[in-house]
Amino acid sequence: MTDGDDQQSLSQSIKGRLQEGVQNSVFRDKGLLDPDAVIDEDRIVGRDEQLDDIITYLRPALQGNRPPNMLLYGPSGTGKSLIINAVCQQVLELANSQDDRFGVIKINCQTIKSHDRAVYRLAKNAADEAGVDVGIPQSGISTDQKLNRFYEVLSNNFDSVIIILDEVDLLVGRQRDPNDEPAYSKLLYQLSRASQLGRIEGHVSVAALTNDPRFMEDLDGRAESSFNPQDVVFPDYDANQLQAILERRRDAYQDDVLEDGIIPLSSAFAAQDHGDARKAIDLFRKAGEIADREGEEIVSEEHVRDAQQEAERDRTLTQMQGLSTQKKLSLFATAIVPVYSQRNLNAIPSTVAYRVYQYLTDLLDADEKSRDSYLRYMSEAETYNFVTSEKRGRGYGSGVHKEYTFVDDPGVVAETLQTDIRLEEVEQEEDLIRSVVNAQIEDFFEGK
Ligand SMILES: Nc1ncnc2c1ncn2[C@@H]1O[C@H](COP(=O)(O)OP(=O)(O)OP(=O)(O)O)[C@@H](O)[C@H]1O
Repeated sequence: MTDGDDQQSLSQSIKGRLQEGVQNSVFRDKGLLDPDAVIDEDRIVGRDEQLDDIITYLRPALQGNRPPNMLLYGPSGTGKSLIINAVCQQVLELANSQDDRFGVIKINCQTIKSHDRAVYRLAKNAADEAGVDVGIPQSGISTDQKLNRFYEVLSNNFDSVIIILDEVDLLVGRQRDPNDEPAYSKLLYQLSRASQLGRIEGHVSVAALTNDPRFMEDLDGRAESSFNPQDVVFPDYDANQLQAILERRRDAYQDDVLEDGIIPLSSAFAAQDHGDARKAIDLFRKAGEIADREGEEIVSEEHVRDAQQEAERDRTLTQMQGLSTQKKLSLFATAIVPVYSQRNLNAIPSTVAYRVYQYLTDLLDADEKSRDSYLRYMSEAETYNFVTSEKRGRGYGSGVHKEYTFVDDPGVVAETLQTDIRLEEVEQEEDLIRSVVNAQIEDFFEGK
């Protein structure tokens, strides 16, 4: 065989293996479960009230009038973007059919650092939407010049425009002084005033999206009165609504690959976490990805549980990145108590956890901090929502102690921390640590 033949057979084999994966996938149309998927109207479940309100508010755009400004608020994953986008899309199609120049200009404020950047992004998106050149540089000119160009693009190209500011409360800008007006306040004032003062020829209205129910309270007085929005509230979904949302995307999967419990279980997990549809969809997709990865033909409840654990692990990891080694060690010592305990132990006495912590510092040759420091670290862990605590008066020693309960699975927390470099060697001593933990628990409960 020549080198060329070798090469060819390798390519064939790679191709074959790639295709095998595709052919055997449990998914039929995974794109439907993409977090940013644009879905058909018939896949939207409920939200009739919000749809009705937004349709009523946007109708004037098709009748030559200015729609009101809107404030859409509710926790994440409750359909704010979905519903405003769906209605805007329909307005766009109807406006096109009657030769009205309607535009939707959208920015997500999460990644925008300053008021100036937000204005540039608006001008750029408006120019892209109109199919014209933005005509200004990103830096080197004043924000006012950018704002003027933005107004010019709108005036020249649109009869009516909706400006969607997603995650508006995150556009705080560079506040040098805490009393400085946040960037979103300034922007909302400018946009609403420009429209009222006729600085833009067509009709402009702003839809601001936020998770913060107190957003309006943080607005500067003049911004509040000129923005003056119609509120549309998006409450949490309950488990039944989440189930219905997933049911309408069941065809993301092949026929007969989903065990019965998959949709209810994914919904139940997401409902525990304030009823976030994004979370339900993520779990529903991740379960299938795990099944694919394991080469299984059926998605089982176990895959959903694994997906939930993976999601917890990701969240825990992100949150833990900022902790110092001592804090990680305190949290680890606390988490392994229920993991290694022979008793069914949900609430972890601080006395036991601190002794385990002391043992670990010795084992790892790390600094041993005082009991007070340990308690302080754990209070911080509480503010990060890793644990909750309660004061108790039982047990040996000084009487009153605290009991910690982990918000997520302590096994996941311990595992995540253990992979942290400094804790690796703990693995080699697992049996020893397990016996120390149980000895401390027995001491505690037998009041020695
Ligand atoms: N009522 C619903 N019917 C069908 N799918 C929904 C519904 N509500 C939300 N979703 C889906 O859930 C995901 C999150 O929704 P969306 O982005 O609209 O939430 P949001 O409220 O804007 O969240 P955030 O505040 O985090 O931006 C999207 O994939 C969306 O398609």
